[in-house]
Amino acid sequence: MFRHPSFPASAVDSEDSIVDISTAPTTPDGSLSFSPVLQALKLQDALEDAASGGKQRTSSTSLDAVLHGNNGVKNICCVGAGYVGGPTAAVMAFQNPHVKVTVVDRDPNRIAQWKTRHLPIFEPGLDTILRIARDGSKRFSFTNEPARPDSLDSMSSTTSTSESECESQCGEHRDEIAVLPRTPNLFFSTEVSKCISEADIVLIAVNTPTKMRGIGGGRATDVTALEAVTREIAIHAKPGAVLVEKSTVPCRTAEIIQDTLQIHRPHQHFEVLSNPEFLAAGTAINDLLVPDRVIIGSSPTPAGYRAVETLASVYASWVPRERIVTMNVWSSELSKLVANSMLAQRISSINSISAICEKTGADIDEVAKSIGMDPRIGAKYLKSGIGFGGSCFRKDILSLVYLAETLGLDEVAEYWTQVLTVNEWQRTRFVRRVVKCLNGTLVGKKLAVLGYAFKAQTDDTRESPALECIKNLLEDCPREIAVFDPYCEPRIVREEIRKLVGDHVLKENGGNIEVYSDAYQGCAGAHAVLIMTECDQFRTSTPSSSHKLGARQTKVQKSKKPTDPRPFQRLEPTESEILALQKYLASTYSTSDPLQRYEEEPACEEGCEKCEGEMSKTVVLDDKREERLDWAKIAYHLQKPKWVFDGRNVVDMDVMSGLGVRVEGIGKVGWGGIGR
Ligand SMILES: NC(=O)c1ccc[n+]([C@@H]2O[C@H](COP(=O)([O-])OP(=O)(O)OC[C@H]3O[C@@H](n4cnc5c(N)ncnc54)[C@H](O)[C@@H]3O)[C@@H](O)[C@H]2O)c1
Ligand SMILES: O=c1ccn([C@@H]2O[C@H](COP(=O)(O)OP(=O)(O)O[C@H]3O[C@H](CO)[C@@H](O)[C@H](O)[C@H]3O)[C@@H](O)[C@H]2O)c(=O)[nH]1
Repeated sequence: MFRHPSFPASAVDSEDSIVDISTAPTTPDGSLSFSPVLQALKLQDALEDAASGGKQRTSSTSLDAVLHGNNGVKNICCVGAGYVGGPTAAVMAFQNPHVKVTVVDRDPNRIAQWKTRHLPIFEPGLDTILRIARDGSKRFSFTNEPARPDSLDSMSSTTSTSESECESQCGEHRDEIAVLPRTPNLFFSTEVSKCISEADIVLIAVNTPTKMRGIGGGRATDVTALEAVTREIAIHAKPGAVLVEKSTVPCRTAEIIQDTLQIHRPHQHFEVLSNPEFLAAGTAINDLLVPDRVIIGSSPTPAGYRAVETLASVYASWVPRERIVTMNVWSSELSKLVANSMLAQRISSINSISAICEKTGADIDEVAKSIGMDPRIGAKYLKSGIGFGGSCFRKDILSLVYLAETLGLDEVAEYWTQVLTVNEWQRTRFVRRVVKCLNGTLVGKKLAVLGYAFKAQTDDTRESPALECIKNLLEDCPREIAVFDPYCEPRIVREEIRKLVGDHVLKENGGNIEVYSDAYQGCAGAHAVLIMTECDQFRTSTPSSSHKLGARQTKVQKSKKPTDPRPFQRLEPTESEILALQKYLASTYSTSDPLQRYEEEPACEEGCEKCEGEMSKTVVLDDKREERLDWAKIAYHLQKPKWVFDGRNVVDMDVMSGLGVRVEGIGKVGWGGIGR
């Protein structure tokens, strides 16, 4: 049973509040492999085995077979099909095959995209999860033995459906694991009220941007979308449904939701939980599959704890019990704002030190490394650069500042405001340095911007530091600003620049911004290259590796190769374990469906614009993601003096110097010497 920290043990243990532990699975050994679904499946296997007189040697895992579990949760509705709603719902459905999960949104285009293979967002690993939860999966089988290093003859360790059926009948392979098909349990819909009315749990994952005008404008959180959804829920939710804030909200928002519920349904009780999301763009699927923690805040009442149990039981399908942390609802709401503010504060802190480094000869990466080795400080979020962007940090700090202001805590508000001030200052400093190094004028010059998204490995361009720098650079009237990002489609970047800066700045309308799908074309003839994201593609090889000056490194270094997770301890592996095996086999045999479990992807309509127009583009983008830039080639085509302004400290100054390039990095003494 989950015990709320602020609730006395005696009260928790009272009859009213006791929740049957059997429905809230635990992970006794803390392993991710525990699954309530498969506990039930084990029983099913045992029964099947008994029925076959013990002759059945293949473990048969039907992920659809379990109808119960998860505290009676059979239907989850997630309102908001965005960066959070889509991936979160997909992972919940993937890990709970017997629960129907529907993502609803008022935007029909977004919903339509989620139903096709042209997903509205790019997240590594999302397609795999989606293809299984949304499209269902075929029966497949594999041997429960690690692949022998000497016999990597492609699919020797997996077998086709017919083979495994045969083997299970003749009983030859004791260690064969067969996994039965699963039917789709993830759906996307625009029928918001209908889906809300059917759900046991309603997740609210709508956008909560900064309020643009009126009281609190520029700081307070705009809860318009949240309010609209709350009203829908209040009218349509089924009695007893558990309502969950997934969106990042101001502290005490649960009160507003409760109030709305009271107005529309005065005679029914609903519990409102806070369950903030901590995923980061670019690593969303991994963050969701292996979260550091899942926070659930509730009211300190027996009904509140029961609601916690309900939601926790969904997570417990794949998250170890000790990582599910419960607290009061206000703490949970506030924790999210504080987590983001503290992470951003570290970045501003290290960036403030970078300015000192540039004027003293200290090196910011060396300083960050040395302080990060102190476990009390830790190494993460100490990478100095042109500052943080993204849809969350700025707005969440502003929300915290506004909260402090409304509470009359001016010093607190001022303290956190400073994190944002330093962030903006860091970008301005960078632009000033570019202009200064280029003799104080950009007139007639071409600048190439590498990286447009708010960080590497994502196509999310919200609050992009690159765009802020571009806006400032435009003031100095360069001849051209050429933009390239290996993760962003040029069409979308153009669209966004049009929306946020204006039509007139685009080359096609006589302006000076051009977006390229090829880095070399973008950089050709440039007077300076500006690196805005920490993309691996932009890195030079390290001096210790094989290169000689000017040598070309073509491939991005892949993250560590997955290892074979077999043998599994039990013959009923969890979806997480199967996923690990799939990843291992996919990387070993360079195939996307090594277990042959995918169903056909939904077909697009005849003449689908995206299929026709985008296929070639996707291939181009994929290639760009694989390749490391050939800096020798870029340097060769730069105007003299050749400049690179490295806003993320990803190129090696010595390598670049060997190519005749002057480099100015962040928090480093660059070509211009101390104090530039
Ligand atoms: N993006 C992230 O990485 C991230 C991470 C953690 C938390 N968050 C928080 O999660 C929340 C959602 O963020 P996001 O990035 O997914 O936003 P998003 O803009 O990508 O998606 C929000 C979706 O909600 C839909 N929506 C708005 N009002 C609606 C209504 N009345 N009915 C139905 N649908 C409606 C929108 O059409 C949109 O598709 C925010 O509070 C954000 O702060 C975001
Ligand atoms: O050492 C660092 C780390 C990050 N950044 C920058 O900080 C920004 C944010 O990066 P990151 O935190 O990786 O991405 P987000 O997707 O914005 O994720 C943050 O915001 C989400 C939305 O609330 C939270 O859920 C996540 O936990 C939190 O990390 C980016 O511009 C990065 O380039 C740095 O400059 N230096």
